[in-house]
Amino acid sequence: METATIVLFGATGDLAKRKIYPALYNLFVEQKLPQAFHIIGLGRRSLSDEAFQDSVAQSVARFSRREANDPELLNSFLSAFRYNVLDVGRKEDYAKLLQRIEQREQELAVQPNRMFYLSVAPEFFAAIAANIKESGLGSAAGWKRLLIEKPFGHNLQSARELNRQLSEAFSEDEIFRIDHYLGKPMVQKLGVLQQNNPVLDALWTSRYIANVQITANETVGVEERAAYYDRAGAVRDMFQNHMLQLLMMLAIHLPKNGTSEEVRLKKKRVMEALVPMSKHEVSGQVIRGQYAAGTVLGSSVPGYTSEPGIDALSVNDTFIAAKLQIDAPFWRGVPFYIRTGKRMKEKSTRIVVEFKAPLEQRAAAYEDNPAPNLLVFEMSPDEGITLQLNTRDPQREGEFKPIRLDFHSSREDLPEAYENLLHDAWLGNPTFFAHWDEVELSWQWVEPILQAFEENLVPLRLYPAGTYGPAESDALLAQDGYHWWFDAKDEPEAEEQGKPFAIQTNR
Ligand SMILES: NC(=O)C1=CN([C@@H]2O[C@H](COP(=O)(O)OP(=O)(O)OC[C@H]3O[C@@H](n4cnc5c(N)ncnc54)[C@H](OP(=O)(O)O)[C@@H]3O)[C@@H](O)[C@H]2O)C=CC1
Ligand SMILES: O=C1O[C@H](COP(=O)(O)O)[C@@H](O)[C@H](O)[C@H]1O
Repeated sequence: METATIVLFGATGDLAKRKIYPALYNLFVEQKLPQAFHIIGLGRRSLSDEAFQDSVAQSVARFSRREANDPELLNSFLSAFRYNVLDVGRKEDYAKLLQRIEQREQELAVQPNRMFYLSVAPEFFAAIAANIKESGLGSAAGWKRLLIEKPFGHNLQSARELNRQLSEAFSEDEIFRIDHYLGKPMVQKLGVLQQNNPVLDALWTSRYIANVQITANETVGVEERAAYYDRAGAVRDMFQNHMLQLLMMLAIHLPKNGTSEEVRLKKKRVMEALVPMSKHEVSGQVIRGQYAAGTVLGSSVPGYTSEPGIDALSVNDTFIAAKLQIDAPFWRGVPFYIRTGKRMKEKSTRIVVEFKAPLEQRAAAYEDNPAPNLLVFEMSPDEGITLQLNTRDPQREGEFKPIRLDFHSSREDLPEAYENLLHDAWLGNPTFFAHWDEVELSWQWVEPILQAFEENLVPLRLYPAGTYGPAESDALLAQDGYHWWFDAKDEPEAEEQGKPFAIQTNR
């Protein structure tokens, strides 16, 4: 593995503390970082290297999935950290940074490879990229890469402008756009599962699949991010990026051992085939919701417009559900239903693939119809795969009984998304980063929704916190004869009532 300097803008920020340092620590423990790994953290506030190392140690102690119980190992990890004051708009700070980096590269006798990680507010992205170029930070003899956090633009126009600005300093293959959903272990396994299981590969078509449901429900509300979230809404915060990425990852068909270029090309094709809507069609296919006061996990919580920092008259969306169609041979006629919301009943990120019922005729010999076969990919909070099949119910003559084949992994054994992403970026593997084509096509597809919301062409449906969102989201599927599926573990009352499936309708 090649050595490189990580130059971390926003080293004192929330993301660095909660995600980046714990991820680096776990990679270090697993010896997935180069021997002479080193990092220079940047921010406006003045900090000594020692104080910076202390704060990194605290963040590891607080947020790492692995306990830092070996002091020698921890100290060896911390010794890689240095801190420099830098204000993104002050050019002389970049010149000083260049000196510091070159000095470290000489001390450690390492190659001048540099990975610039922008973990700062998005309004700084373009200026930093330009200053990296102008100061010569990015023109060393080694490689340079830019890791960039979301949000990538606020709409299609601003995303294009940002990309144009970044492209003046970095080429597309040097830009690694982070979408942390692409780092989730189960998301990374979707392609592997399909390619290495002929049984899945053969079924991955509209001939057998009735519909696909992609859900990312959260129990948290707006938290301390009112200023950002009230401008973004669920559509920008989750839908345009994470949810469409999940759709692409599920819908691609890949040859075995497909390269990252093939993965990205196939994802692009999925986005190109996504049937567009006009802003006037949005209300027929998209549900826009906002949480009202309610009870989440046993605690009363305020409605969105009573949250600190949120305008009492805000019509921002905290929930969105949509029906999408892919106009391509494998998927023509298969609806993809997507929903994501805050202050929902439970935290769960899952994809349910519902199969058609080709056995109907044979089942007619029995008194009831078998439940559809379901393939469920769980991404969060636990990771797992469930296949629901039907068998005869030995207790009830002539009836079917669904059984489940389950595989679940313990969360502690799984890498965090940021571990996977940082490791891939280090190896220069772009497979699980968003290519500009995907980002641009996603914004393009979402643009009519943004317009329809802005012009209030779609009614805002209030839903009580602690539920599955507005009833209209159920109606979206009901009109096609389907319903959302959920896991009975989230609905203990369903199990008490002796309902036989692990996966059932939620209403
Ligand atoms: N936090 C999260 O969970 C997530 C965050 N993100 C994205 O990650 C990025 C960082 O977010 P987050 O860590 O929450 O933000 P924070 O506000 O917590 O941190 C911002 C960082 O930027 C630094 N900073 C602010 N102004 C300047 C400046 N003028 N010059 C140099 N440094 C500056 C701050 O350091 P100092 O004050 O010392 O200057 C601080 O280190 C954002 O783009 C966000 O959208 C994405 C997904 C999740
Ligand atoms: O990017 C974001 O994701 C989180 C949800 O991520 P998860 O990994 O916990 O599912 C969301 O809370 C946040 O609003 C959004 O910006």
